[in-house]
Amino acid sequence: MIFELDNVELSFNGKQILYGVYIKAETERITGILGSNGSGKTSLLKIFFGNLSCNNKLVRINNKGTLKKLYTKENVRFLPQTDFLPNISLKTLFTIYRISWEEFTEKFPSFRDHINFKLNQLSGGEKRLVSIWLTIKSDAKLIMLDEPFTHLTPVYTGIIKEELIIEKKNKAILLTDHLYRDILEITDDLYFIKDGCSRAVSTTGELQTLGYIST
Ligand SMILES: Nc1ncnc2c1ncn2[C@@H]1O[C@H](COP(=O)(O)OP(=O)(O)OP(=O)(O)O)[C@@H](O)[C@H]1O
Repeated sequence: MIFELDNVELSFNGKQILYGVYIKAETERITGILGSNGSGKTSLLKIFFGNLSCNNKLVRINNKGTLKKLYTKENVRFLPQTDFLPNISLKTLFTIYRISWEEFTEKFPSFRDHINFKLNQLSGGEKRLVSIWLTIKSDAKLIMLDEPFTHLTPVYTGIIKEELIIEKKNKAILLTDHLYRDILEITDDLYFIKDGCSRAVSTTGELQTLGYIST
């Protein structure tokens, strides 16, 4: 499947944030979005998902425009930066989301004893890991992830990157994070947001030229 976001115009209090953005996410590809703080990456993902309104936008699925908000479609999932899961036990959460607890604890054995823990009994990073896992292991056709690697132990980030490469066989994956080395490593396509516009990038040299990383 191909998911496209085009013609985005967003302003807050008269200040233009986004006005020349085109983003494409497609099955079997991991698409990254980079950009400096405040450039509009989170806003862009929310606009794509449909939970932030803007002055203008065009969403296409398989080349056909749709006015339906993507969050109304069961096959699109979004991992926001903030907590979104209810404070219930991990056992209940994994059951509701129909995600294998065995597969999760095989990858993350330290959670084995936590099956009856409520979400708020986990550390911030552990909670984030559960949110990421439930999102990436869902049967969605498009998953959007806002800063999935921030707050994770490096070894957990490594496992999540491996899983994203497995999951992309059946999914379009769109993600943003300031851990740009991890993003560069796993993405097939990469966009950079600057001055309200998106442009395709692929090398650290370009990121230096754009002033995102130091020379
Ligand atoms: N609800 C809002 N009201 C007013 N301004 C907002 C609102 N939400 C975001 N902004 C502004 O829009 C701009 C883009 O914010 P956004 O969170 O999309 O940036 P970002 O690229 O995700 O930043 P970061 O990398 O720091 O997370 C910022 O200047 C921010 O202050």
